[in-house]
Amino acid sequence: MVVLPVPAEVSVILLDVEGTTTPIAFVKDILFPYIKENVREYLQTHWEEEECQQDVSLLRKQAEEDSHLDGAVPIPAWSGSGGDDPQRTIQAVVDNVCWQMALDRKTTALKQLQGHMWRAAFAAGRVKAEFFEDVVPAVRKWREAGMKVYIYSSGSVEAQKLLFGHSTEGDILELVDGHFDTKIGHKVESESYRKIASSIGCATNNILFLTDVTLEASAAEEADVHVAVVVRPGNAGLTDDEKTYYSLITSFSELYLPSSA
Ligand SMILES: CSCCC(=O)C(=O)COP(=O)(O)O
Ligand SMILES: [Mg+2]
Repeated sequence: MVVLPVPAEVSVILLDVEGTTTPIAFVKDILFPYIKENVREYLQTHWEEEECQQDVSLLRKQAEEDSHLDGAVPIPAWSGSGGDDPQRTIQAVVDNVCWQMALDRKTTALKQLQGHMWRAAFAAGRVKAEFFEDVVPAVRKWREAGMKVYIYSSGSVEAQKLLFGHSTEGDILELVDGHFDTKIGHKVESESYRKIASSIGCATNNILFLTDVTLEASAAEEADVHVAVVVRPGNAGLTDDEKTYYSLITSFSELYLPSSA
């Protein structure tokens, strides 16, 4: 078996979700279709609620920033007054969400709405999150060895908590010391990793980041974070240069903690 020693200075393991802890297929075939199939009904049902209006405002702001992009869908303002028909705005939000999802965009606005929509599906037991079988045993072992374990995903913190709270392994939220999402910055920007270290209260070189995306690994490395690229069934392929350059693991069990020997 391949063994990747964890540097002695590492005390925090930072985990990506999609493609690292969780199959991409679960996200693409279960979570995302749920949004596309239910977004219109969700908006119709929750339109008058404060949370839904905040989500729409954030999407509208994002749409303004995206106006220069090919195919971007603007979201007209809605006065909220009785005479104003919300259906035109709802249609625009549906089109905007579908456009963003077709491009697999990771905007905070899209991810916030998705997190709110998944809440009902997880709470009703209609969806349970999938984790690769090596994930839970490895995380338990790391924590027993004194490591802290944090999550950093483009999925909102609320969505992350839904996944870890309602998984096929049961409620595994207690295995996580904390969560980060794009509110701290995008995963392809090195500054995000400096902010995460500062928020945890450690140096960047105390962190080992596990991700399937080399652009994220590169950004983390630029901030002096240790990285390993996770190769899982269904993940995007890596170039020969990437395979040579990065430390690769196919299972969390391949990480070796000298302190737990
Ligand atoms: C954790 S919420 C569901 C997944 C999701 O929406 C997403 O964008 C995952 O991105 P990641 O950064 O975990 O690869
Ligand atoms: Mg990922």
